[in-house]
Amino acid sequence: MAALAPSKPAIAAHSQLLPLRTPSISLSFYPARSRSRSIAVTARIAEISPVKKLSDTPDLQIASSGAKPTVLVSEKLGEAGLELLRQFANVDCAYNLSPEELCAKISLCDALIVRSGTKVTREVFEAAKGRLKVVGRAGVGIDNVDLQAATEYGCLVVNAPTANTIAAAEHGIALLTAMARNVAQADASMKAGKWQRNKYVGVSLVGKTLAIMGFGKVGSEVARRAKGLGMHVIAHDPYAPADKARAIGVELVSFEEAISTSDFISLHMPLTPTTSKMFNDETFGKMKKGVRIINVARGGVIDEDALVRALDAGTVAQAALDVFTVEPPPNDSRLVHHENVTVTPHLGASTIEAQEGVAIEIAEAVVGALQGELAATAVNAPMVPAEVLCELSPYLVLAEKLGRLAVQLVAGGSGIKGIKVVYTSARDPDDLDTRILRAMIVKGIVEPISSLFVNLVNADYTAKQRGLRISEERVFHDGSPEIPLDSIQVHLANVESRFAGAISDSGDIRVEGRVKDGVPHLTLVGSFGVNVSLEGNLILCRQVDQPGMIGRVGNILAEQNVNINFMSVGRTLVRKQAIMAIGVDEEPIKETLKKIGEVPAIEEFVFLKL
Ligand SMILES: NC(=O)c1ccc[n+]([C@@H]2O[C@H](COP(=O)([O-])OP(=O)(O)OC[C@H]3O[C@@H](n4cnc5c(N)ncnc54)[C@H](O)[C@@H]3O)[C@@H](O)[C@H]2O)c1
Ligand SMILES: O=C(O)[C@H](O)COP(=O)(O)O
Repeated sequence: MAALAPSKPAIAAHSQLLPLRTPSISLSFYPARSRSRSIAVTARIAEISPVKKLSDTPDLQIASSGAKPTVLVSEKLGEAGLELLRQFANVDCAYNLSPEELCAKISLCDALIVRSGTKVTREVFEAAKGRLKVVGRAGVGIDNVDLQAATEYGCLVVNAPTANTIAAAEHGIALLTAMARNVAQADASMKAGKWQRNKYVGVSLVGKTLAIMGFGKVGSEVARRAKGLGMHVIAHDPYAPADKARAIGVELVSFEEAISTSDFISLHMPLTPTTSKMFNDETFGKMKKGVRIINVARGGVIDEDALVRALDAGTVAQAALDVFTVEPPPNDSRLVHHENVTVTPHLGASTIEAQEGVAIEIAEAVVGALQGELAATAVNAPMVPAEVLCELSPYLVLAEKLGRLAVQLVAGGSGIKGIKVVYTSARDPDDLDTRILRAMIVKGIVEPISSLFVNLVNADYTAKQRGLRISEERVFHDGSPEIPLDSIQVHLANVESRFAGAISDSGDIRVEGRVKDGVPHLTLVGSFGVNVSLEGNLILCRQVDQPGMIGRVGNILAEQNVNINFMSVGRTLVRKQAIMAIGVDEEPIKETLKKIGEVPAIEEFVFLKL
């Protein structure tokens, strides 16, 4: 079995993952309105940022009010994972819940951990009433979770994709060898008092061709092991890199070639609309007569009635199945009772080692997600590498605040449709991942005007639902590519503004910002350059450019004890028009704002909450 040497035991691979939790790069999934608006859904740098930490910014605090979150574990999970969860959360282990019981409990839970036996349907997300933030799948296959519904409800789904790979591969090999030598049937026969040496003559594996369908983590590990048994291994996988297969001596072939030339076919693809029932009457008909099939992937990839027909006809000599379309299958299942079929009750991942690894892997991911970290195993959010999140963190705050500012400048009844975002950067477009920036702009725009909670999971979906068309434009900036962005501009097209000074030459509401010393700044409103840090609240005044204006407005604010934290004046032409941007810590009362509006040189003003 020399071919096995390079593979890592699942638990060892897992333990290498543990230190990755620090530094924590974060993305909170707490609905802003379930606690306070300041529990924002955004990225955060906990420890390593050379710039201001987002978690230091009160408006972006992620940690909850101190109450422990509740995690519902609906299927048996390894003790090590439960221990880890208990350090952070109240853990409710409730197994064998009916769909109704699950729906009744879920609105009291912040996270749900399942294996393959719990169906996490749209009804579950609906019943959660916005509280459920994370679904953790303690394993690989997420076909039992309604991902579309999870995304619509802004609920992150994470899985544990690596810790049971070896267990599943070993089970595939166990089924292959047991089937070839009739181990299960012979065992049952002996226990029934028989001694049937002639009946259970098997077939040899050495020199036989094995087709691996789906050359991913499990498939490739099965391939290694089968080569160690002296089999000739080929594989079909439309998405697998040929060099990965070549490296372990496996040739990637077409679907037709794989199924028509093999003595054994082992299935290792996910269940998707494309792979559903891909083994059916037609495909069985193309197989070599007497082929043997192993399935440790998902029952649904086989049309089980067609398999029974193929077994009866002898087209398929034997099948070894760990997974079924309906689990558990009906008691009278012809497939299960077929004498040429070997079955196990979905045991692929069920080794002590794999279950411990999976439990820790999923507990880590769920705790991390509840703490606001972006899980590396998120399945319904874009994968943003930790280092990218780290360097973009202050720009994420900037993006959200620009969105928030822009939407507050819209006059009531305008209806926002077109949003243009212009990124000015010295980076090659491929080196700047703007998905998360775009999500933050959507969050900034949508949250102040709706009851929705927006995060990286549902930002694009939310924008689409609200009919927002977002276009992104890149402008090359002749600066250092070390700095990811020079500026971000948010344009809202075809809208009226409650502050005419915010309208650019092209007729859009336009705001622009930059990050200076790690702090987001507003640098342009309409056509007026300003320079004000985006913290607290902002008053924008458009006035005739003349001496004494700063003092007059400052005095009015001082009368109400409103503290100015920043002030900047931008002009188009000297002694013509200017915009005064004033950052204030407190929200001025109506009378104070009215007095500002009554200063004769002030043509318009607006108060904006950041
Ligand atoms: N029986 C068990 O207990 C058990 C344990 C672990 C995994 N699994 C199942 O095994 C399967 C594989 O898991 P994995 O961890 O290797 O996943 P993986 O994502 O690493 O590999 C799946 C592979 O299938 C390929 N694929 C997708 N569509 C295909 C198609 N139409 N034809 C051929 N290949 C296709 C993908 O390109 C990928 O390489 C999944 O269905 C998973 O749920 C079962
Ligand atoms: O997809 C998986 O990880 C396996 O099918 C294991 O499922 P289980 O966790 O229900 O054993």
